[in-house]
Amino acid sequence: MLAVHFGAGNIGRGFIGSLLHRAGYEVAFVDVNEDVIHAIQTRGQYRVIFAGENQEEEVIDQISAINSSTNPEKVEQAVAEADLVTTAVGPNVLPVIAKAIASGLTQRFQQTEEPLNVIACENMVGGSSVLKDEVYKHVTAEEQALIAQRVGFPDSAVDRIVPNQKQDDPLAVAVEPYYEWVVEQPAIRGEVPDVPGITYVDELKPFIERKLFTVNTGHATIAYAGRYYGYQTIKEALEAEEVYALVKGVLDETGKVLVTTYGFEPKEHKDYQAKILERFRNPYISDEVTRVGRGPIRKLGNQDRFVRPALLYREVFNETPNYVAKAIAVALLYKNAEDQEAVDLENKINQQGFASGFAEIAALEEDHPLVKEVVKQVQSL
Ligand SMILES: NC(=O)C1=CN([C@@H]2O[C@H](COP(=O)(O)OP(=O)(O)OC[C@H]3O[C@@H](n4cnc5c(N)ncnc54)[C@H](O)[C@@H]3O)[C@@H](O)[C@H]2O)C=CC1
Ligand SMILES: O=P(O)(O)OC[C@H]1O[C@](O)(CO)[C@@H](O)[C@@H]1O
Repeated sequence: MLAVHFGAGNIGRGFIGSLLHRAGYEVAFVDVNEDVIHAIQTRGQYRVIFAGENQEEEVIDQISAINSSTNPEKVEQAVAEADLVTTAVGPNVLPVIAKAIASGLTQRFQQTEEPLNVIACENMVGGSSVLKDEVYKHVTAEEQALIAQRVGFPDSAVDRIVPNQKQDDPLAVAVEPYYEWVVEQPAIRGEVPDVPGITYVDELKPFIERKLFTVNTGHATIAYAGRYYGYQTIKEALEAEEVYALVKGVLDETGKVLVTTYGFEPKEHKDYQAKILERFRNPYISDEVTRVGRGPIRKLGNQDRFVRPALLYREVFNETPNYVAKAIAVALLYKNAEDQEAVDLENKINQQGFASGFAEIAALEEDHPLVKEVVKQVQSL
């Protein structure tokens, strides 16, 4: 069985590739990073190191790699022959890989009537649905009808902390042992892929919002507050009282809206939150605040980990979550010359001021109560 995975990065190698390998798939990685591609092509395997007490390892083999920049035809052929396609390239890259997937499907429809599932494994709501919309832009109406029949784009939520790697070996990847991969079953076409470790659910929304508003919102809050108060890693930031107080307040607010909206059992949700804070404290993982805080404009977007839960909170309780607003305030002060979005954010705030800059990024009116509360929080920092 062939799985084609777009994005041979931290999650691609450290999580998705590992689970697909265990399920018996040969994994063809598609990437644009020639060093990684060359290493996979020449070595044909890599190690996953589980960052826990025993530092257990797993060897992933039966792999290949294709450079989608220099070898697009090979990518198309791989998609045409694939039994499963997955992605972990970053939400902003989905429109780019959509072209390659569309060409591959066009070729596939000439060769076979076999159904196929395409699962985007990105930190966003509705990643596969967004990818499907992008693919539709590159195919004919007739091919859109064939896709609707034969190709599933089930949305998914992926959770495993895979920090930036400090290994000498460019392919070895250290990961936390914990993982969760939830996939929405009704959108599957043909047989449900038998991948141990995937949890299939009828309705993904509660799970992706629980993950996004707890793991990602919490993680990003620690990253931005950590940066603001001058810490390098998530672990040391979380040990600082002012950071812990903020992330605790944020998780209380997002927890309240998740429990009320989706009916999660309060005690169980408290345990879920506690487990995540323990995961962030993993002594065997060193995770920079600049990785977790990367892409601040994306993360301050209307449907991402801060604004989406804040708007849902306002809808449910008719008041603004002040801790989330404070987390947004420290995010607006985020600086990192090596992160283009951080540079763009800083320039936008300098040119337009906090109210106008944040309102534009979050797609809100400048007089929106959340914008007003965020500006108030910035002024009190
Ligand atoms: N690292 C983590 O702990 C987690 C990451 N995620 C999500 O997984 C996705 C990937 O994140 P990471 O693996 O951390 O990032 P990463 O930067 O390590 O990997 C992304 C990979 O995509 C490749 N890529 C970029 N443009 C491409 C293109 N046009 N075609 C093919 N490949 C391309 C890059 O070369 C890189 O190897 C993101 O959506 C992220 O939010 C989700 C959960 C946890
Ligand atoms: O991958 P993103 O969306 O940039 O978010 C950064 C981090 O968020 C997490 O998924 C959990 O918060 C990390 O493991 C991930 O790398």
